[in-house]
Amino acid sequence: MTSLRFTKGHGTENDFVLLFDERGDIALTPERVRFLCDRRAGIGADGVIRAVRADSLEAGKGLPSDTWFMDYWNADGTTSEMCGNGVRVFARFLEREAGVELGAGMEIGTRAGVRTVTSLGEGRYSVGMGRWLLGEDDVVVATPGLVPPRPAQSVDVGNPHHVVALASVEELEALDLGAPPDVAPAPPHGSNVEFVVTLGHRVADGVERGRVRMRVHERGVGETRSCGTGACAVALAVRSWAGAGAPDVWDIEVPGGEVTVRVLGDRTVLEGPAVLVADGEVVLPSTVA
Ligand SMILES: N[C@@H](CCC[C@H](N)C(=O)O)C(=O)O
Repeated sequence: MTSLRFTKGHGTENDFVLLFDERGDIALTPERVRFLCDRRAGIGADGVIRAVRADSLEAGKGLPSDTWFMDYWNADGTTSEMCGNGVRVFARFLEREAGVELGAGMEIGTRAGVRTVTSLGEGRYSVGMGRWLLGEDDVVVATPGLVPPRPAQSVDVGNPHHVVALASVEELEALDLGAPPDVAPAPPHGSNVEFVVTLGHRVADGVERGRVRMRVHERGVGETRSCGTGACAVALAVRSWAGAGAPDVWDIEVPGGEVTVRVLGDRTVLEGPAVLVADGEVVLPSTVA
């Protein structure tokens, strides 16, 4: 009988099964990930995150050997370069599981490079999300409930995104994201697709902040309640559409809560909550054991 100890956690209801595996002893396979993420037959989650030392995983080679690496997998058994909500939950998991102290910022290895996570207290974390790049803007996205298809802005924040501007909250709510939106031309490695409505601007403590609401269809998952890298992509796209003088701080409403994105030159910082919900042990069925 093969069993795994796990923790369930979420960041604005983007939920994960977390595995503590310092020396990389767990043979994590696409089949095992699909089982763990199955909401009926398994635990249920948008993804699996394994905490492993960098020198125990091929993807971590080149990093200082004692660096903690976030081995992130989508629910369909594919890996992704980065997960913005996941990295906050990962940090909270490490604080509890490994007694890690984040202090002024702890470096975490990901397939997109090193990310720095800082605790803001009360279960909130800030993540230096690395460099961003705006790409093509002559891409068209079609999805049920969206008439006609709309142009999209490509954004790379370590993983690939396409952001589509909508005119109203009603239009956002009318979308059917039960299937992957059709992105043309098709991105070579797939894409996460965000739909966004601008809600306005306000000045708080002398800082101008924009507010938007978004929904997302995640590559390798489906519609999720939140996406941290998607929130960064949305802030960057909306800021670019708004032109000179647009705010650098964006409060992003997602179905599962709210996160904040700060644009600092060629980098972004993501802030939001991280919650650990439950611990348990799962017996793997013989099909994946
Ligand atoms: N939910 C994540 C993104 C997870 C990876 C994504 N589905 C991909 O394939 O790139 C986030 O919070 O950023």
